[in-house]
Amino acid sequence: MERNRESVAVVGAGSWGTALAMVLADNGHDVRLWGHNPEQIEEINTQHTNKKYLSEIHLPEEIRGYSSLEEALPRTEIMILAVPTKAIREVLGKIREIRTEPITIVHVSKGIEPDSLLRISEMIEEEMPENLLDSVVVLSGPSHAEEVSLRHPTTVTVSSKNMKAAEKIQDLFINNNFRVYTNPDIIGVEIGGALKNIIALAAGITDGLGYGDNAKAALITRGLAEIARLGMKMGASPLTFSGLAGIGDLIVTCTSVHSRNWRAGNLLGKGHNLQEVLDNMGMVVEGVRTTKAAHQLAKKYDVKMPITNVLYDVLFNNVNAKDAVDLLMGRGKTHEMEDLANVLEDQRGSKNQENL
Ligand SMILES: NC(=O)C1=CN([C@@H]2O[C@H](COP(=O)(O)OP(=O)(O)OC[C@H]3O[C@@H](n4cnc5c(N)ncnc54)[C@H](OP(=O)(O)O)[C@@H]3O)[C@@H](O)[C@H]2O)C=CC1
Ligand SMILES: O=C(CO)COP(=O)(O)O
Repeated sequence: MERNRESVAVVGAGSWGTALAMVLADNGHDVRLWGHNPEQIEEINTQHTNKKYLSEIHLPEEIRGYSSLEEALPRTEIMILAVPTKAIREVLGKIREIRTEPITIVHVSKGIEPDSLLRISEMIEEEMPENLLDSVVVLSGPSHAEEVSLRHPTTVTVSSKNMKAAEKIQDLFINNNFRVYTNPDIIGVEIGGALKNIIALAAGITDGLGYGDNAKAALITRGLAEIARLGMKMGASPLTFSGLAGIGDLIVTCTSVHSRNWRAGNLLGKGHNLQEVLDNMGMVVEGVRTTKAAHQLAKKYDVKMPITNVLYDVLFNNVNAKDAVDLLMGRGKTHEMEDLANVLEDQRGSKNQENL
């Protein structure tokens, strides 16, 4: 495929930033990978490895590492923002001080900010003045860095309020190993990507407790139902949840040993406490903070989110994991397609009115 060579700054040299830098380098772009740890950047530039995050991988030598944002950011119109949700405001604060020209920010993080309850694109719009922000694009979907860095087939989706910008990012990344779709529903793409981590933590817990595939299938299916219920109240299209950023990412995160959220849940299910688990993970487990945010969102939008709510109690209120499963299973009976049942009930109601 013919493509323009772009200069791209990848901000965040963890697993995902590094894997995406590899895709961009494979596509012939000028890639500057920024990280805040000078020793790690030295390793990237001299050994062409990032052993802490992608232990087996030799990086393309064209990727240049930078520990100074002042050096990484000039003469680039596109920045990939690949730090954990918790670090986004701090990193954007630094970029705001340095940058003088507008830039397109492609965020690849999967979270929602507790308390403000903002999606990441909204946090970016809040942090970056209009004169420094060209467009915000989100890239999301079922995509573990470990497999992307091995160039195994992967599909993702990009979305933006400005679909021309999303299409530009599709062209920037797409290749025969990394297939990029577009989706105009930025709310759904961000909500699906963030909330699947909650369900993956829960799936890890049931696996850790020794329950089987029935429990996991139940979590994936009923998890999708509550993600979609909240997402639609927030303005997302229901169709997005049957796509890559919805069911696609939910499947990969609930079933893959690469998932940090699943692994953290698995340890919790085996009886370890949360702090111990997070201290030993060495990588970000976004689902913990997102559970807090989703618990708040469920209240704000008055949406039933039973899995999120019991997980919240396991994480933050010392409820035992097995008791949490018993609580979920012992709830009052309900209709599987509750929203559909309500619509049909309303329709029947208005028919009866007509017949009066
Ligand atoms: N890994 C994956 O497969 C995928 C991850 N994502 C998402 O991408 C985002 C990033 O995750 P991922 O790369 O996996 O996380 P990692 O834990 O692998 O790496 C996080 C990186 O961010 C750096 N970082 C943390 N805090 C700061 C800060 N305050 N300032 C600057 N840099 C900081 C870390 O530095 P240090 O080493 O010093 O801690 C590290 O380089 C998450 O939202 C995740 O959900 C999305 C799709 C796939
Ligand atoms: O988002 C991911 C895969 O699509 C990565 O999930 P984890 O953060 O659980 O590893």
